[in-house]
Amino acid sequence: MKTICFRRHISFLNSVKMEDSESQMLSDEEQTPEPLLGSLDIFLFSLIAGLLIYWFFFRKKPEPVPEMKPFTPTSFIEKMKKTNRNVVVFYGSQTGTAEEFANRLAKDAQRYGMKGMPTDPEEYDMSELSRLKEIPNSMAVFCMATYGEGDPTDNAQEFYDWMQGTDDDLAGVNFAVFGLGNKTYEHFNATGKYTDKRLAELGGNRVFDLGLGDDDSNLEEDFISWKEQFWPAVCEFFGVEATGEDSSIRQFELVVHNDINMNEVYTGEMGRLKSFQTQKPPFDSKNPFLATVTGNRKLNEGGNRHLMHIELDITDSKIRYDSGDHVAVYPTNDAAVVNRIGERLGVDLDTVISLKNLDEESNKKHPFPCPTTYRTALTHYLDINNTPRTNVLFELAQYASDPQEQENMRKMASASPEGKALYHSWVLDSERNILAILEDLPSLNPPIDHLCELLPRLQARYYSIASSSKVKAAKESSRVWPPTDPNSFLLSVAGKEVGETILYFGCRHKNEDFLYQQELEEFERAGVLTQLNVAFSRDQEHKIYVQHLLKKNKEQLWKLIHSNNAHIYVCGDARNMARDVHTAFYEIAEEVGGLTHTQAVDYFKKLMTKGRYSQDVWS
Ligand SMILES: Cc1cc2nc3c(=O)[nH]c(=O)nc-3n(C[C@H](O)[C@H](O)[C@H](O)COP(=O)(O)O)c2cc1C
Repeated sequence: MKTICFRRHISFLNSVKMEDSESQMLSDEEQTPEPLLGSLDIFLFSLIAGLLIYWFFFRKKPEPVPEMKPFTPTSFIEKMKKTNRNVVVFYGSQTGTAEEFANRLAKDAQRYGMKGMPTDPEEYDMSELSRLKEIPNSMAVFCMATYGEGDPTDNAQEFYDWMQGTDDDLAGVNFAVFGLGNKTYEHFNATGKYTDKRLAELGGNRVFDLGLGDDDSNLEEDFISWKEQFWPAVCEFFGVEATGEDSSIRQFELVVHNDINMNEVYTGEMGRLKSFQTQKPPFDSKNPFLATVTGNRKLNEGGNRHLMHIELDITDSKIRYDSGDHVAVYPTNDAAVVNRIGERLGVDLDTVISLKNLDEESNKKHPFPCPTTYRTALTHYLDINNTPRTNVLFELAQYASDPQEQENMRKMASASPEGKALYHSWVLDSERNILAILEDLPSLNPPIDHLCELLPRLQARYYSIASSSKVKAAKESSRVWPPTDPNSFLLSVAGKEVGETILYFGCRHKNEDFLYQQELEEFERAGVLTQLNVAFSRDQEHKIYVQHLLKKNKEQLWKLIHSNNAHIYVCGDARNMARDVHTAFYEIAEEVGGLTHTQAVDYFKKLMTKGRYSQDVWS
């Protein structure tokens, strides 16, 4: 957790996750000598080192972008009519959870005699929403995650923009919204809330109340509790009844390829076959760049955390990035765990298979790239390490021959208090992954293809990039590159005109997790940092956090902020640090600036609007 305070200038990056109330602050005002930049050209992020490391970026597309076909959104209304669907479930999802929930809701619809269609809003013309009423007994459900400063996900951005700008009449359009968020963020579930409010404002008919899932607590539980009430409300609204509650419906059918050319079999690629053998730009999430790890060192000295400094070689990739952009790391699962799943289920993991969507009209032909082997699927495409969600337990329960085991699995998938408690203790608290569940429920023998259909996709891990290629370019041409995105924190000191730069850095123990101690101290010596203030929260009896140091230097800080136009960057833990630092600034404004509390709140709100108080926080 860091607070950076700076003016007109850039520094280096950082996105190392810490858990204590710690922060850094950077400020610059005066001219300082030529900074030490060599060691600033680094990438810094905490990460799981995988065998394969690939790249892609959220915000900035690599350049140049050749061979891009213009994308024409298609009509989801026509598709629904053609395929006889009446429930469309849109998802705004970055890392797959909202998409998974949308799939589950679409599948659930069959239990109520309806036909669902999980849908990516980016692929369709959302301005057709008002036409939904052309389909009898129809409904649009939205599973919307929130990111950034209350922003929609990338795939929901266009839909969001459309909602903001449209005055379409949605009378007769039935809808419901489930938001996915995290309470530790300031703008809790902002996108879900906005979608729900806006669709109603436009005249849409809310079939059921907005659901607010909290990833800080138990998102799965929030979802099944909402769902448990949502479907009865839908039944009442449309006058339908639930049918075949317990039946499990397969979405994909198994095809075994006994005689296939192995050159046509996916071996872990995300999109194009053989994309790792013949790497071709542009690189993105479907066509990741295979980067060589050129630097890898542990940053913390002790404690049970493992914070790494990693450098990746992207020469020849044509990838451009800026500090604050993200790098995605595609992990691979442990071969030993994959083997144990194969042994436990008694299958040959090298069988070449495809899982084919039974719904031929679906855009999603396979749950992961096919044809492939079970081994590749379990190694590269499926999440076998996290605790399975309740729908996986529910669907697998049919394969438990012991009635008690079967009953417990179904119970855990229900929204009953005992069921929730059992899921909590037996799955979540005990951190049972799918292998542990199979090993601890001896009567459970699911076919591996059904298991592969049910497990969620293995997600790339995103890390903020610490360096900036623009900073490097600016340095080479002796220009000072201004921060293009104030949300990317700990920006780099890039050129000659560096003002006063104050850094507040907090961690638990000086000897354990004072990350980049050497570099930071060197920056202070060289004048890159005018001041380095550190708080080691647990090195003394009474905990000291960065906010205490801020308060200690309140006169200096108020002068910088109020008279010298300083910028404040807060980076790190969202749950405690960001809030405590914010409160410390209010107190400084009150105590030194003589503002009332309300005035102080307004004052910092204005600074935020002007981009002079930015946060990059996470939990
Ligand atoms: C970098 C980051 C930023 C986030 N920002 C917010 C936020 O501003 N408000 C919020 O309610 N939740 C926020 N979340 C929580 C996500 O919305 C939540 O984890 C959600 O389940 C993700 O859904 P997805 O997997 O479909 O992308 C954030 C999560 C991450 C990782």
